[in-house]
Amino acid sequence: MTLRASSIRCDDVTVQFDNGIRAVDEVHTDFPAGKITTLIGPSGCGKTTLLRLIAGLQSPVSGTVQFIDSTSVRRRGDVAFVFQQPSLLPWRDAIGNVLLPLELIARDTASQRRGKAAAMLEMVGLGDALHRLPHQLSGGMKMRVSLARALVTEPSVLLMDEPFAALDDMLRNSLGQLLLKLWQDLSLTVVMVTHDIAESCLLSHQIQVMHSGEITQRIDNPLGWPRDEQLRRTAEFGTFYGTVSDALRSSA
Ligand SMILES: Nc1ncnc2c1ncn2[C@@H]1O[C@H](COP(=O)(O)OP(=O)(O)OP(=O)(O)O)[C@@H](O)[C@H]1O
Repeated sequence: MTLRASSIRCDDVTVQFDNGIRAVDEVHTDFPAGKITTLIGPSGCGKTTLLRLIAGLQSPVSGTVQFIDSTSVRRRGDVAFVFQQPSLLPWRDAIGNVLLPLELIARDTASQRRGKAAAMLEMVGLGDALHRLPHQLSGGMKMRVSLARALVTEPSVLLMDEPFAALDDMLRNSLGQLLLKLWQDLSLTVVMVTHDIAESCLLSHQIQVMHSGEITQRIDNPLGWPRDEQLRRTAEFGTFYGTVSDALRSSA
């Protein structure tokens, strides 16, 4: 499967709710094509609203969000969203849940859809669990199904809102590694909200710090690759962790 990466440009974009709260305040930034950008900042600073805006789930009162890629024609399913809760349909098995977005966009034949869904479940390590119902899956497996469902439409952009926050440390680490593999194999542009500084350092190319509706800092990640668990134990990782912590504190 070859997917196209897109960069995302936000030009002075503002979201103001009916209650007067400006959750996103004249944000001018971009998220580079084919890279992983993490978005961090204190609770209520507007991270989810910015992600929803990029996904087209929230309208701005001013400004624009643009996707810049090799094709100007955007298709349904080009932007995928993964939430903290996997939200699987309980009466559908794993492959039934992954088939859902393909059925909605009705692009392929039934057997092509099944082939794509099975291949995607294989890719997330669930090739032998296609017919398990959600209640027969662990929390980590449900998140893997959720990732497969998000990616089965071959999006160029993957948006993630604290996807691993509800999972324990070990699962979180293994899903982080899975995200890196998917990003690489599918050449995705990823924007991920997280509260976890270590996760942000380990998984990103760039970290954007948000405060009171604004992007206050953009920090390029100097850490090398591969981004495995060994890296967490290095002095470089500790130093970068400190830089990001300081940036968060100074933005407050
Ligand atoms: N639909 C809405 N109507 C009114 N206010 C809203 C709405 N959605 C969010 N807000 C407010 O907008 C601000 C930003 O919320 P948002 O959920 O984007 O923050 P966040 O940084 O993602 O927070 P958290 O880290 O706690 O998830 C908050 O003050 C929130 O109360």
